[in-house]
Amino acid sequence: MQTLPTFDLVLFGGTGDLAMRKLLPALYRRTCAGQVCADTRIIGAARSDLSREQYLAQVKSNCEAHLDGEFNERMWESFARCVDYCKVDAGEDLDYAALSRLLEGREDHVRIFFMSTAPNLFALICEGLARHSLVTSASRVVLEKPLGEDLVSSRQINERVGTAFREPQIFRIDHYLGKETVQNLLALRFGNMLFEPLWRRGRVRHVQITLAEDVGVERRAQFYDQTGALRDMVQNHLLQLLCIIAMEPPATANPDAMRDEKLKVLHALRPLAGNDARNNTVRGQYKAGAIAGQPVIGYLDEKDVPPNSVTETFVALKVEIDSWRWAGVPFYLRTGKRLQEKQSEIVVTFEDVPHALYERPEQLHSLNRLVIQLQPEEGITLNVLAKSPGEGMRLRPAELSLDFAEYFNGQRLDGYERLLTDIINGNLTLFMRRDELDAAWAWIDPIREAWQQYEERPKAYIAGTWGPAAASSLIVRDGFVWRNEL
Ligand SMILES: NC(=O)C1=CN([C@@H]2O[C@H](COP(=O)(O)OP(=O)(O)OC[C@H]3O[C@@H](n4cnc5c(N)ncnc54)[C@H](OP(=O)(O)O)[C@@H]3O)[C@@H](O)[C@H]2O)C=CC1
Ligand SMILES: O=C1O[C@H](COP(=O)(O)O)[C@@H](O)[C@H](O)[C@H]1O
Repeated sequence: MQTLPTFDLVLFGGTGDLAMRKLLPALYRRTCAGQVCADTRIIGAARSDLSREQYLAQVKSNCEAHLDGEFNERMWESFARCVDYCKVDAGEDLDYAALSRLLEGREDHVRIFFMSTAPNLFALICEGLARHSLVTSASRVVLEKPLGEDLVSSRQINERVGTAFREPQIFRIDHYLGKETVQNLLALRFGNMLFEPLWRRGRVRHVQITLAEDVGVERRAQFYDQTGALRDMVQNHLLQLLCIIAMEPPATANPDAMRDEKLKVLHALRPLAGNDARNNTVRGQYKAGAIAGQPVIGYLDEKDVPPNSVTETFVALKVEIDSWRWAGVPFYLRTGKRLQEKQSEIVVTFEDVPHALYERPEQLHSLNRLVIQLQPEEGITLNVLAKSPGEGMRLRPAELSLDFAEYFNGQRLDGYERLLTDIINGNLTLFMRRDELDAAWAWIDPIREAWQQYEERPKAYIAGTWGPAAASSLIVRDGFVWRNEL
């Protein structure tokens, strides 16, 4: 792996959950892989008044906790040499002056401002950086998701960030696009001829995308209760995966060629407003139950959740894409917390043969399926029918499987590691452009408006199940089932 150019990364929200659990461990791992130069600087920035030593102690204990046995003292020493801390309250001008002193003389290096704070601080911080002339031509800003809470607030943030940074300097991150299997989906579709003729209406019967989590809201209830699953997972991760499945082949691998094609998918999504939203979406909220045999509390009993919250912890949607390629092919999306297991996958079910020549298993559903597993296992499985050994032509289901970990052994990058290296190298391909974000919010907002209009409570589901029964009905009424219910 190539050494990265020397960079200065200012991590706003450097004491927060995301920084401690994902971003700093990701940077530690890239240091272990020899990609980070010794004169690189990683500066945690937050409101807390901490010394460098106090900050390092926090980072160290989090790296130890989140690196599953990969942590070692020798590598920690070299990583720690790059890490510093600066107290910056977003609204405090004097604090930017202190940051400015830390960055002085390093204007030629790649400079990254990573916004890992609540989105309502993104613009304020960018304006503070610009006022203190901290934005150099080699600077980039990274904006975490969800960017805003609706189209209006997202536009406002983008406008204000745009006064400090030009669009090619803005990296809107979606860590799902950094996942190896998601990129393998691009390789599968655009690096092989095999699937392209089948990747369309008339050949594909329906598509399912599931992002299931077994965890609850953890320590993020305040954020989550204001946000809900639709804005936390659907507006970004699920729609981005949908775009990658449904987009036309871009003419080049250039970031804008890819982003143009994703944008066309977002524009072709059939709007879900009013009654259409009511009929084609299901909201759920988990009740007490058990995960892997351990009892867990319900959402309304979680710390910091208001007693009568109507925030959804589960969403299922039926989505249609009004395009030449996909007209009439339903896409079923679902995501939820406290589901039976952590399981993210995309299932493309193909049409059945028009005429069955051979004896086949009794099955209502087509058996030709491509299953793309994103996590916890990463792999691709093609379900086909094969001849059962012995006399006669009896068919039975068989699998052609590719397990990425087994086939490509060697160290793998997690989503944030991959995306951080892309940011440092200035590669925008896997990041969302502003118009994509606008289009995603423009499609999401009417769904929320419809939910508010109907004032129905989310459907209850028991923690440890696959969500409310209505999510099964959403797909069963079209003659299909979720893969876990097959
Ligand atoms: N956590 C996760 O798994 C994920 C989070 N995200 C996104 O990442 C972002 C950060 O999330 P998360 O880490 O969970 O949030 P946290 O609440 O854990 O952290 C927020 C951070 O912001 C800092 N902060 C708060 N107020 C100010 C201020 N006025 N000025 C400067 N810094 C401030 C806090 O510092 P201090 O404590 O010192 O005040 C803290 O470091 C959010 O946009 C979230 O949506 C996205 C995907 C997953
Ligand atoms: O963005 C988010 O993603 C995580 C799930 O990410 P994963 O990589 O563990 O699948 C989710 O828990 C969180 O609520 C959301 O903000």
